[in-house]
Amino acid sequence: TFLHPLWQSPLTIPGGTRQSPINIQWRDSVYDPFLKPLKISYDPTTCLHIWNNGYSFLVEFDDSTDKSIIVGGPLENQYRLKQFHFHWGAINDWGSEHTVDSKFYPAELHLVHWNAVDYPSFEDAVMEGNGLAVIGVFLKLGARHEGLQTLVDALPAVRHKDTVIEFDEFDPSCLIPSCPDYWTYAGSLTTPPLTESVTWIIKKKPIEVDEDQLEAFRTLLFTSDGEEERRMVDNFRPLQPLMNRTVRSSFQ
Ligand SMILES: NS(=O)(=O)c1ccc(C(=O)NCc2cccc(O)c2)cc1
Ligand SMILES: [Zn+2]
Repeated sequence: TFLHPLWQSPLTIPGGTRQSPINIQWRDSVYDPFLKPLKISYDPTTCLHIWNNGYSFLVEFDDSTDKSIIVGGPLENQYRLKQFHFHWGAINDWGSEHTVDSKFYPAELHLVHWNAVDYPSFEDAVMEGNGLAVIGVFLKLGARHEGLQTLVDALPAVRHKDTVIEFDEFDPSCLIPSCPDYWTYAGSLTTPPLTESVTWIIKKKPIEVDEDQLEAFRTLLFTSDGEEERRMVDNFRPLQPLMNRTVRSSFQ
């Protein structure tokens, strides 16, 4: 198996049948009229902190209550928001994890939720086929995104791996396009342990961010303070085989 320089661990799960990310071939996705609209209700006061974990920067939420949840869509019950993070490239030609008709976006946002109805903790849910639900939102180059700017302004404080700052009153629904259309498929985490526990919900419409905002992502480092600096870029996993899966769409 291929040892990815970033993860120093096998990038293939032996016997994996539902790995992520994948290319979404628009014409092969199947409209499912029984898919419900996704309902998103986040409480900005559950926002805790931003930290650089050496793979990405993530904004973590207090997931000890049902204050910030999603429900509906392809989901059997409600899922609690735990964190969101991004994946991006060294240049604007690539950076997203999923592709649409083999097109990369310069970045991709993941909002990570877990099934607190069926499982007692995130750590338990992450081992179960219906344990997690991740909303994927593509970022494309365009107008400056005012909601994202609050995050961008905090990035210099988490430049190095394992740095964290308090971050409060942020409502990540400002990062989700108002268009209700999405694709959904059964997949996995895209970083180790790559567990096959994710119901992916990929929004059809991207959000627009400007060049300076993408460049701000690229000023982050994979490395800790004092180590030789390595810029945090290209933190996306290679595309995985679709195998025996169908991507469903909520729209015709
Ligand atoms: N890129 S992704 O959205 O697929 C993704 C989401 C969450 C995680 C994650 O939470 N990793 C940490 C982790 C994984 C399993 C068990 C744990 O206790 C923690 C990794 C990747
Ligand atoms: Zn991710």
